[in-house]
Amino acid sequence: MNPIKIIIAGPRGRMGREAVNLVTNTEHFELTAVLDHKFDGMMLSDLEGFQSIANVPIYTDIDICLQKIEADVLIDLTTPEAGPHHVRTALNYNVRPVVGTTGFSKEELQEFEELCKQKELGCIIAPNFAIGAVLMMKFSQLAAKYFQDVEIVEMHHDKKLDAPSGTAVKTAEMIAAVREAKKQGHPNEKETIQGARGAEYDGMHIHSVRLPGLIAHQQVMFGSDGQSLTIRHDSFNRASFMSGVKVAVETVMKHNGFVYGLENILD
Ligand SMILES: NC(=O)C1=CN([C@@H]2O[C@H](COP(=O)(O)OP(=O)(O)OC[C@H]3O[C@@H](n4cnc5c(N)ncnc54)[C@H](OP(=O)(O)O)[C@@H]3O)[C@@H](O)[C@H]2O)C=CC1
Ligand SMILES: O=C(O)C1=N[C@H](C(=O)O)C[C@H](O)C1
Repeated sequence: MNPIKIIIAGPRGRMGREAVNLVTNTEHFELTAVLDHKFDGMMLSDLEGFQSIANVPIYTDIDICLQKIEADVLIDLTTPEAGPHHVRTALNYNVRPVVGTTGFSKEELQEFEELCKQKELGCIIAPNFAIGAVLMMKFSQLAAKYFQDVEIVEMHHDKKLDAPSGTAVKTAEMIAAVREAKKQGHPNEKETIQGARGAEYDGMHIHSVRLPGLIAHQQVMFGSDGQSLTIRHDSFNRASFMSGVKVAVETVMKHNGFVYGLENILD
């Protein structure tokens, strides 16, 4: 079997470094290049921390990279600004995106779904690759059938660019799909400091905590008369996301069409 040829966008990042390790340590994966916004024309092995790991070229221009380098899959772990351009361009070059980057708009997700249909290609966008986080979202969706009142509290490191987290948005979407619509809190409640009640999604509230020392954590709190239920997931390191990235790369090669959320490809 030929290895799956992979380009990683964002290789120097916290997630990108883990992904480089994953790809270079997986027998049926082959890293063929990386995409960065710095260090054009250098080799990844020229950079600190990669000397003994990966001797592949660095490109800063995705078009040039995809014209020159053979690839089946692009793993994107960059930023909400760079990610959508990478996905769009990869699909146009018939390369299948596996995306962990969060902060994409609804319109961008719709655009990629349409492009996948046109190109008959696979693309997997997963706001969270940790299996425990996927279960937390699914358990929350189940609980929301029985508890209408819910508050989502996501907690992340203070280098995170987007708020709320992609996981919190996906959780709210999954809950909204089954929950009887309800605007929560007192009908006359008033914020005396703006933002006190967090962000609102379909009547639910999402609270974003940013602190040094945290990695990625979320609790979904349900309440009803005389009882509460809290469903919580913690990622204590970024290796926790890598088994999900591996499954997504393997699946995107067999699956044509757009997938948003790892729960849609797990048995
Ligand atoms: N789906 C999941 O399970 C998970 C998703 N994430 C998401 O993944 C993304 C990355 O997170 P994280 O690794 O923590 O972030 P980092 O900031 O550590 O990494 C992002 C990397 O992308 C680089 N970068 C910025 N712009 C470009 C560009 N145009 N082309 C190529 N590379 C670029 C940055 O370079 P520089 O630093 O020089 O700017 C940096 O090295 C975020 O959106 C985050 O929310 C994170 C964890 C899990
Ligand atoms: O930026 C992060 O770190 C994470 N981002 C993802 C998100 O926005 O949900 C996944 C995980 O929570 C870590």
